Amino acid sequence: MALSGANKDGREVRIYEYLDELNTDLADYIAELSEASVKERGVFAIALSGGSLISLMGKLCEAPYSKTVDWAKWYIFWVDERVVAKNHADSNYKLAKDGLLSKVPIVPSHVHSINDTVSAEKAAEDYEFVIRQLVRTRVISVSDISDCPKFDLILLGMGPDGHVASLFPNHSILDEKEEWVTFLTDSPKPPPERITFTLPVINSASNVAIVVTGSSKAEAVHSAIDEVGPDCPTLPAKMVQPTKGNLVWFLDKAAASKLDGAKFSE
Ligand SMILES: O=C(O)[C@H](O)[C@@H](O)[C@H](O)[C@H](O)COP(=O)(O)O
Repeated sequence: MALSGANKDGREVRIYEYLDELNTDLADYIAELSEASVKERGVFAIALSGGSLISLMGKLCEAPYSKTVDWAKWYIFWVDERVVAKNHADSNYKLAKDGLLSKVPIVPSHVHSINDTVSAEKAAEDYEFVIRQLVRTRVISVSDISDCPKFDLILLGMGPDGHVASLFPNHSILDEKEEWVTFLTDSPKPPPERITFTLPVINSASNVAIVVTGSSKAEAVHSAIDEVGPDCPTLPAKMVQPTKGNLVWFLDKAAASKLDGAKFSE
């Protein structure tokens, strides 16, 4: 049985006793957003992260989703990517290709991976250029508040330190307001060279989901969801606050174990 609740900021928090329930509900959530977006805009622009997220999305490769989702309308992006070759074990593209994209009928030209032959700085620049082109052709919509791209769905994991995408605690790129895609060469989590969407882009999305499992994340989940006020640590996950879009946290019981339980009702 899933527990679900919306806190005062309108964020929705879903907690699952069993991983299988989380996986099924995540697949339902993605499939529903895909259907709504294809109906409204004719396409679905989705940005993926690395980590355990891809295996948690695994149900999408199975029936009924494998048959009912309009895969031909999907355009795939990466919220963050390690600057390594596409066939490298550290590549988020490879992770998604092996675990998801090769198992469903996605159109290869709709898969927008980074340029893996250049520096992190140039890869970020090239990726932003690609996104700008696709905003121009309306494959990705545009925010009516900022000039930022408005992805239909951005999927994030979270590290035990509260990082999301390649936005790490106390890193200067948390303050980036101009660029859509930026780079770092000093990631505290290896590999050091990465590119990442900036917070303004993440917060311009129509929908953002943060999918977190395991007790090692419980403290950061508590801090990101429950703690407010000037003395609270400024975790990147807490800075994910879509301006007009929806935010849903998908948590297993262990990740949710330090939450203020009173906020949830069955
Ligand atoms: O680039 C990375 O280092 C990972 O993609 C990372 O950002 C990941 O998304 C989180 O650390 C959560 O990962 P897990 O869900 O595997 O713990």
